[in-house]
Amino acid sequence: MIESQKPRVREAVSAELARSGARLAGFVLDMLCTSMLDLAEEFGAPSYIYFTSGAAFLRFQLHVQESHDEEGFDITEFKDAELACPGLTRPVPSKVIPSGFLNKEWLDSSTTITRNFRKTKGILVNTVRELESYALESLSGGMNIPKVYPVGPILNLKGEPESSSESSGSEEDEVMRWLDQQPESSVAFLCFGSMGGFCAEQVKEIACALEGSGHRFLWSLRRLEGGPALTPTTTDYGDVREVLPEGFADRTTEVGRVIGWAPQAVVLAHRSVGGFVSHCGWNSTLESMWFGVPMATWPMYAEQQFNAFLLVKELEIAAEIKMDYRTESGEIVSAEEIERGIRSLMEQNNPMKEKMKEFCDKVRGALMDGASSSSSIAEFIEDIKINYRSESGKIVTTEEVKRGTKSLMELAKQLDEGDDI
Ligand SMILES: O=c1ccn([C@@H]2O[C@H](COP(=O)(O)OP(=O)(O)O[C@H]3O[C@H](CO)[C@@H](O)[C@H](O)[C@H]3O)[C@@H](O)[C@H]2O)c(=O)[nH]1
Repeated sequence: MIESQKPRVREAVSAELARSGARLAGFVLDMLCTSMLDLAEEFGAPSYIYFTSGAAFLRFQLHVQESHDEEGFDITEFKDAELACPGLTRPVPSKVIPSGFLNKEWLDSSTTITRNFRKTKGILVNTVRELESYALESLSGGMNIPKVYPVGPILNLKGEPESSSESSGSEEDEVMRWLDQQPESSVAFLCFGSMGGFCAEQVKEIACALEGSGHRFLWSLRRLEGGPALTPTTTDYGDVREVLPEGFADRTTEVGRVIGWAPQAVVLAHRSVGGFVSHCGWNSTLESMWFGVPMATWPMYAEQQFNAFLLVKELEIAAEIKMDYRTESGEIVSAEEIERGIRSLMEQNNPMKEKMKEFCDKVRGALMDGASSSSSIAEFIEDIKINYRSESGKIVTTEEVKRGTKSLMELAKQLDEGDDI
């Protein structure tokens, strides 16, 4: 699909260059669009990657590719219980290795993409230094890894519906009014990303768990289409009453709401939300941190099992419902397991709540003037300029050389005089 877009991108970029008379400073490519590297080369421009997941996962991906290319390591054949990964303080249990890495065909594409990362001038990562310092450290200092810029959190906090048909304004208003009436931090919010859905049997288990836990809830529920698959598709349940246990809606009318697509960011920002049961997509993870809402993990597809492991074990800011669930397994998680996770999430004196608050401060602080992510963005812009100049074939003038030499001599003189510089 991405290949088929190349002619359009070529055409659009050429038209823009002809219109503006500008020269290209570079391409910033989504992490799945590395086949566009060829196009950037055609235009004589450097490429950068925008990596939409975390730094630990980026390190994992690079590690798997490197071990494959240099040592013939085939992760699809990996049988041990755990795999050492340089971006994490502890080994990754095999059960949380994302499915895309365990399937030969998918692994092949992923390895090609990862190899391409190394051909770029830099990788922007939607993360924060104070959140993933260990992983970021492991990405610096050579190893044929381009410069990594932690520039996050980059969020869309408006909570717009995915498409106009998926969440009507009036439904959203009703949900917000209901949230307004709930006590502070009393509501468990369940939402599973753009492709997370459940079959009727699983819906019943979740419903029983919610009732059993006795907690208030807001549940964004979608139907899993076409059975278990590596990349699931979902639709809205027409009438949720048809899949919920009999009488559930009436019994929970005061304490809960079941909706389709949720205005997630707006919900997470609400004072009555006390916990977030999430599929651990990276955007959801960052949004939860931004609003300081503790999480319970229920990964489903993509790299979410890895993220769940990071949240539960490395960062200790999430309760575990599941860490290794995969949509394609068709497994049904029992009401007991879900209820246990929800109870632990909503527990008043849970230490992970304090920890999540600390991360909330760190994540917000990173965007302040001069703080880590702001500095990274500034550095990225400076590097774009440097790369632009060095690839432009521009002649450096005598004046520029003189100016540079003069400051160098001044520095040398200060050093001679024993200045502490
Ligand atoms: O009912 C919903 C469901 C989702 N969202 C929003 O949609 C986004 C979902 O993003 P994310 O949490 O990253 O999940 P996915 O949509 O599943 O994202 C894919 O891309 C991410 C990286 O960008 C990966 O981390 C995930 O594993 C992969 O599935 C977030 O902004 C949510 O606020 C809503 O507003 N309402």
